[in-house]
Amino acid sequence: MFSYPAPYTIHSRTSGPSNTQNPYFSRKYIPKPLQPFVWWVASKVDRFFSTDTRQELEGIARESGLPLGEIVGLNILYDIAAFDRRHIFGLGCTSIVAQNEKGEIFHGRNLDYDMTGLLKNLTVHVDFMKNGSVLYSGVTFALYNGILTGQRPGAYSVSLNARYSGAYIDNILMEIYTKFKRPVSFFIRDVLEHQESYTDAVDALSNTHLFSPSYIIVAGTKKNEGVVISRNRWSAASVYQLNMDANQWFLVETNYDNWKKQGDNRRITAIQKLKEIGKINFNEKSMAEVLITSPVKNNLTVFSSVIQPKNPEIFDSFTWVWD
Ligand SMILES: CCCCCCCCCCCCCCCC(=O)NCCO
Repeated sequence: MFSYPAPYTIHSRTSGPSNTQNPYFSRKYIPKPLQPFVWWVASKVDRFFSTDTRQELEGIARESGLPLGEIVGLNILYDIAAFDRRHIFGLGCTSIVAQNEKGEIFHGRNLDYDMTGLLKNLTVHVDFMKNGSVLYSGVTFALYNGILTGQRPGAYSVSLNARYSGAYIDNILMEIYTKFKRPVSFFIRDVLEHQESYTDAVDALSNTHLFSPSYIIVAGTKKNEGVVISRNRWSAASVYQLNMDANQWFLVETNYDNWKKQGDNRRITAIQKLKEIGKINFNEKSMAEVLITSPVKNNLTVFSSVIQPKNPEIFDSFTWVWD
């Protein structure tokens, strides 16, 4: 258990295989001669973050023995890499929200990313505690400050899928405009900590300026509380919602705008599987069945989770880190 100056403590448990990876992993991704300069630049970015975030990142650097710049760089990796460059990627993440006939909501998530082997070794389930109870939880990575998959128990859950749109200059301009304060994974954690309801979370996640694009998927606890927010840097490009009355009982998002042609078969496969299972008795096991269907699950899949915010214990018992 770690204690932070923030108003909570953190309980973490490793869900992955044994953690034997060389900690100097990111060094193979950045040419050696450039590393001192890149770490120096990234360490300067640290000063723009909130005091809590800065203290956490500095504590992580101190305890791990890795340079602060390297820790900051890895923590903002998503934001500095999210621009229109999809063509160099293989398959990616899938997030699904589905509701059954009783109006019970289930959130499914496969997190896929390059560095798959490394991330499997770093995957942890973390509970952020306040006054002895869980304020919010995430399945995340050791040394990582943000949350890409999380739940506020009894209220809502959130997952992020990568969206590659716009030019790199757009990220730089937004970094300057937002004063580097809002890497998206830090922001999702901030929302989980401060927004108490599904509606407030959807509002914050739709309208706050961020420095990278993304798909943010949110599930709640009541009928039709499920949404895919396709985020531009400035605000939402589209907000696509569950609507039981129109038989829109599920939403599926991968890494393509849902109103455009898809670049691979993940979405169509998930939709076919959801329709085959049907909405009548859909439950957490049905969601797991969809998530493990190939190519929804693929060789870049790090972990799969099913979340039902109304039954918070599902998240921990339905998370698998794949071998
Ligand atoms: C010091 C921290 C070590 C861990 C580094 C973690 C980096 C994580 C980076 C981001 C993950 C982005 C998730 C989006 C999932 C997705 O849509 N994948 C498709 C990718 O093309």
